[in-house]
Amino acid sequence: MSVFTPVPEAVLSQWLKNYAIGRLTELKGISAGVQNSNFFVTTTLGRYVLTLFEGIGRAELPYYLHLMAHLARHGLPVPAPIANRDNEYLGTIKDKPAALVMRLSGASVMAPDEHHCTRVGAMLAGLHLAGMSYGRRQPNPRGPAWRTQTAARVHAYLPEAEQALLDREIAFQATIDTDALPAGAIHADLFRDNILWDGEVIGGVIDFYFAGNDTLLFDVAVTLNDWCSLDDGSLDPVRSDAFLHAYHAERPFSDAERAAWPAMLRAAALRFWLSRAEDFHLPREGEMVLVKDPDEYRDILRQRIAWSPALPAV
Ligand SMILES: Nc1ncnc2c1ncn2[C@@H]1O[C@H](COP(=O)(O)OP(=O)(O)OP(=O)(O)O)[C@@H](O)[C@H]1O
Ligand SMILES: N[C@@H](CCO)C(=O)O
Repeated sequence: MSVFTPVPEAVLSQWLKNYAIGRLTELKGISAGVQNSNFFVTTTLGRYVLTLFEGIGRAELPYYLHLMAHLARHGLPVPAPIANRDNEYLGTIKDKPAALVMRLSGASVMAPDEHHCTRVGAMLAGLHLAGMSYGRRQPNPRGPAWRTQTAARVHAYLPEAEQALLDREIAFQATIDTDALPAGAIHADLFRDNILWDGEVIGGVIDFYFAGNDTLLFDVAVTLNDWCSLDDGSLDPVRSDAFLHAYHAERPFSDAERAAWPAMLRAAALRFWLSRAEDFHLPREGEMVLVKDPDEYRDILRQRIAWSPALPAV
């Protein structure tokens, strides 16, 4: 269920008078998604998605919306935000920040094969290359400082063996120096449900609301952990090779990245173990988040500690 704030047609019709996209012909709530209220909006001139932001502060939103506009301008299948007649992307509906973006075609593939992973690797490299000329800066909201603070918050709720795993990982991550790694705007949540496939082609990359500036390798690790893991958390070597080689062909990995890779895979696993554990043990009142299984990412972390694949060489 992901329409937390209902929007009556009359309210939207009125709101759309400040846009140049014609008159409303259809409004439909979207049931997927766990963070915001989303709607498919059809007008006499096109098809759009309306998002009412339920938990993200208004101050953070311009970074995300302008990043989407920037990437779309670079030819990537990212939903372009729609400016209103005051030339603003961000408006307000029912006291919530609200934005319209282009509706893209396609549907998620939840059991990808190596061909999907090849395209995702190339797409992620494309996002990183285009993102290099993006002028705005905002730190990754789930970066190292957040990880340390969240570990402290969830620690007491975990069984002893998991507390020990968490302590060791936080201590290990504190020894990693990321200064030499290429950094830029990253998606930071490029999971399978955030890519829409139009047949074999990527029709859309959506949900930029965890984006921020961080090392590009962290984004590679986040994406690989979701797209290429098996049920026990270990990596499928075929999908993983396909993904990494396709990325490397567009943006070759540096020596510093090769050295930091095992630690980065662990940092990426830790990030989602922590966010899921926090949602599970410390649900915030009034905040509607669908809780995903923290154990999946605990297991991925354990597997990456035990073994990590090498990055492709030059
Ligand atoms: N630009 C778009 N074009 C087509 N479909 C979209 C677009 N944006 C969102 N959708 C559809 O809406 C669904 C929910 O969107 P999204 O994943 O952004 O939800 P959310 O609640 O904002 O974020 P989260 O995935 O973190 O829960 C997607 O699964 C997709 O089906
Ligand atoms: N991709 C996240 C959900 C938030 O977008 C997860 O699987 O935990």
